[in-house]
Amino acid sequence: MSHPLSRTTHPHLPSYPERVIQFGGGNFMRAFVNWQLQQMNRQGLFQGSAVVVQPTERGLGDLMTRQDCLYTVLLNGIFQNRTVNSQEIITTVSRVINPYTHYEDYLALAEDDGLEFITSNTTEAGIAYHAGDCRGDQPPASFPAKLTALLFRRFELRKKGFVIIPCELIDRNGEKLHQLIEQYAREWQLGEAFVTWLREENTFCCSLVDRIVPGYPRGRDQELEHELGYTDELMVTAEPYLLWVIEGPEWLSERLPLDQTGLNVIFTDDMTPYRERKVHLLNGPHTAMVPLGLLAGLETVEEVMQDECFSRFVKEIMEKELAPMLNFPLEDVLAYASDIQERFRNPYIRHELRSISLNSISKFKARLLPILLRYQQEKGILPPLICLSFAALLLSYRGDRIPRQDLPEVNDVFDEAWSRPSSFVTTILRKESLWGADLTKIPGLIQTIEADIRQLDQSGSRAALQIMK
Ligand SMILES: NC(=O)c1ccc[n+]([C@@H]2O[C@H](COP(=O)([O-])OP(=O)(O)OC[C@H]3O[C@@H](n4cnc5c(N)ncnc54)[C@H](O)[C@@H]3O)[C@@H](O)[C@H]2O)c1
Ligand SMILES: O=P(O)(O)OC[C@@H](O)[C@@H](O)[C@H](O)[C@H](O)CO
Repeated sequence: MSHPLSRTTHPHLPSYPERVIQFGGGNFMRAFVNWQLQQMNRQGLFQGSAVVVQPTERGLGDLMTRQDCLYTVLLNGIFQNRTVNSQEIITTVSRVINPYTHYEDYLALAEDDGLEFITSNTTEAGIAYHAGDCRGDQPPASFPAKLTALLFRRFELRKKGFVIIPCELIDRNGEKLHQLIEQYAREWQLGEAFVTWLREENTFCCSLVDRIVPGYPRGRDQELEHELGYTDELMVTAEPYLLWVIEGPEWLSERLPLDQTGLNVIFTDDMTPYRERKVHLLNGPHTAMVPLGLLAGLETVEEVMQDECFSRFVKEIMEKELAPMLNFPLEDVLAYASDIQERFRNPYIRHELRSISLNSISKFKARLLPILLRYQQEKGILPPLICLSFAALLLSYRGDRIPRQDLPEVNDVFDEAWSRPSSFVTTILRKESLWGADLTKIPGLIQTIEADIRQLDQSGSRAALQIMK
């Protein structure tokens, strides 16, 4: 029988001093930030580790601690024309602090001069204001409020600030986090000197991350355990590709030499174009394929890409509707689209459509709706494939064919609208709370979506795609 991975089973693995505070130890962070720290350490360019702060009451803290914060990253895919199937034990998490049970340990991080960087991935829901958070809470509920408490302790100790690089997939993440911290600072009456210290002594960077991380290798774990010779409940699979665009000052690449390590990390003074390109051309097709694929009984991105009818849909939505609307030379953006399709075809990882479907309404709003609007304005007609995926999404939120995974308030709006099927499309398109605008004002949208829903409902998504050929 194999033993759980730990420093007892692997006594010769290196340890490094703590240089990073990391909020969140989810799959993505473990396969992205911690993996990259390890690559810098291996080249002798960083020599640091991250202390993980558990952002929510329930988390992986106990599990991580049981494994002495060691875990395996499995990279699987084709990268630069080579097949990659690598396994690496990651040693760049030093410990996990649960602020719900060890709040003083958490605040004590402020005392350590060796800690210079703060990173986070608390999902898109994490960088948000939480009304009930108070100065004396141990800890406050939200991530920004927790961080405010830590930064205030650091300020009171008259120590230098941090470089703060959030990874959440929200636009201008570093700025939003900074704004929320200032909001708490004012609400909690922490004083103007603290607000000035936040601005002058800390560097809030916006960043954009890209790596497909399906997570635990479900279905392959027994085989891997046999191969690795240990059990590891924290192993995580990821594609070999990665991109991290960090908008920050020029000196940052000296202090955090990710790019010098040969990693695809870009330090820039304007990340906007990179973000637009990725959100619309990678996350957009993900969100577009989900309801159509699920309605046809497909389960993974790879199955979509292996299916001739569905992969043609992905190619065409990218090349005909999304790419031409982006502010990039078309040739470059088409080359990027082709690389993404190759990543989607990765035969070694199982990326579940269900996992991408989580909170699909807000994802459609961020990833596809802006392009639908741009297309309609520029061409005077609606993009047929984006509309078909929109119709499939709305149909899937009837909840009878595939389970919905969204916020209760979003599901309630759909239940109410679907209770009167004949007016459903008009009712739902009018909901500014969902789309940020009244979509019934877009010429032809009601009729197009009604017709698409009818078609999808009667004949299914495969037939609807075949008709569009
Ligand atoms: N998995 C991917 O392929 C991938 C790729 C790029 C970006 N991302 C982004 O990373 C995020 C996390 O993905 P993951 O695969 O690591 O998921 P995960 O479930 O493994 O980890 C989620 C992490 O977020 C924390 N969290 C959840 N809700 C929170 C809240 N309300 N406040 C504070 N913290 C909260 C959890 O404690 C956990 O640490 C996703 O939202 C996604 O947008 C994922
Ligand atoms: O992670 P989500 O749930 O916000 O979105 C699902 C995917 O589109 C996303 O995880 C991509 O795989 C990722 O953004 C690639 O970098």
